[in-house]
Amino acid sequence: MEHRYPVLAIGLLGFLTHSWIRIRRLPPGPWGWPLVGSMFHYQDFSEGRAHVTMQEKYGAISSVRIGSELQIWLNSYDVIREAFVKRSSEFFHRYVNNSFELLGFDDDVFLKSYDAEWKKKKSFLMSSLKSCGFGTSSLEGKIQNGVDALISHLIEIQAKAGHEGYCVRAPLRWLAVNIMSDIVFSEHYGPNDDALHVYIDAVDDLFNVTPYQQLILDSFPMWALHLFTPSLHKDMRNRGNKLRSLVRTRVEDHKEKLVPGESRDFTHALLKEWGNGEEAISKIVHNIVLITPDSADTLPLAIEWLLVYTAKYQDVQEKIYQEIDENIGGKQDISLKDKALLPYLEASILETFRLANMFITTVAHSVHQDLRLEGYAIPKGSSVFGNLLSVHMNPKWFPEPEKFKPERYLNHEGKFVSNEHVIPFGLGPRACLGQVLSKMEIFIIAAKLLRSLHFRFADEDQSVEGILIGIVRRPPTSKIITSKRN
Ligand code: HEM
Repeated sequence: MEHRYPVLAIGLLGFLTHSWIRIRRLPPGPWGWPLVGSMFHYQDFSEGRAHVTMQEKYGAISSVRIGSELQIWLNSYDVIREAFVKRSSEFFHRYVNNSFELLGFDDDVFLKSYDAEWKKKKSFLMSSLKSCGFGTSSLEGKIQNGVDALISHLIEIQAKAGHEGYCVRAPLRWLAVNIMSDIVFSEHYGPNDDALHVYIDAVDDLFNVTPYQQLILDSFPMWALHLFTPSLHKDMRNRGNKLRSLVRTRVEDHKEKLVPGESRDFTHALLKEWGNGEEAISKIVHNIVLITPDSADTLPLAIEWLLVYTAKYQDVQEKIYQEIDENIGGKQDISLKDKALLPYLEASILETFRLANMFITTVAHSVHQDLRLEGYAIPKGSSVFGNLLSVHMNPKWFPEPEKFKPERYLNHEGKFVSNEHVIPFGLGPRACLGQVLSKMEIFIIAAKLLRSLHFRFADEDQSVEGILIGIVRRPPTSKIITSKRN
């Protein structure tokens, strides 16, 4: 009996020492309040200000607690590579946060944890998408036709807008939605179709969450959200359901029209593989929704950013135009094969990816066991983010990082030389699934648009630098004036 107390005391001391060591060895980071962590500085985190300074203040790896979530931030290229490429099997899993769960994104290859089943599913999805043209040369013709229609549409809008100018965002989204809709449903929208706007509104609804709502979603456990903020809880569920129900209607329609043996598009391929029972339909809807937001939002945003930069920096735009004119001329179609002829355009696209930072971090990864990275503890269950903004704004790799300078990627002969530190799609096996498609679309669309049209701001003083708006960065919704090139 009398031996029990020393044993208990030693046990307790061991536990406290272990906890102390674990706490002490977490990556450094800002001080946080008990329970709520750095919640009161949330605005700095959600708008990206904290991301740029994180490396300077705390080094290549840091941690921050927002409510109940411990976030580990990888602030340097080398550490992101170490975790997501070299040790990908340990950092492969996804952290399912409340927003993703409420929106209903928690049950597909996007957020499911890594295992043999996930691998099989992802490789099937990729091969089905590719067989429908996703990221392959067979899609080029469709992109080219789409850009021709876009150019005519922009000329019409400009004629109506006059010197007031217009915003390019909606027309670019029309094109991007149609390219994806062709792959997925073999369907197209007209630029003014109500159905297009309903669809785009549903995509926007997924992310139009105020910083205050996001803070609540990120900080409290699900049961507390359910109990204390039932309207937010319900609202988030409705947003996910709205997009799913639109997609479901089109999948059901496809099911009715399915001709046995025919495989026209991605929906057909999935119906053929998984069948058309209720469970299969839900799974199909889920997987289509998975690729919808980025193709209808992030991808056209990247093109918009390029147009915004070239409208601001007219010398860059002129160089791109001269390069296209001299090397390709009026040849109707421009394809990926022409890339080698257009190094300055390629450099401008890469510089857009670096400076625009559509995603300031990767999507959250997670670890399923206690790990060590760079000597620091990464506790099981924490979320792990690649801090892309801090890599892209690091003067070590990019002198004068805040400046838009395509010349960074040109050698003395004017040839394009890539820079491995530009990582807008993340790194490793969990990197963006739409990377090849995005690069292909952006190149062809930009080349064709900038050959045919000249872009300038209606307001010459429009600023484009230093705009950090939320986790997904958007260009200022500034008015642009386009005129036809000869
Ligand atoms: C310029 C456009 C785009 C950018 C900058 C971009 C960026 C990213 C980033 C940073 C990630 C997270 C990587 C990580 O967590 O390590 C990601 C993941 C993902 N992206 Fe994209 N993306 C773009 C376009 C697209 C498109 C067009 C699609 C679909 C067609 C797409 C589908 C996905 C999917 C499904 C994932 C999750 C992959 C996984 O968890 O395994 N993205 N993207």
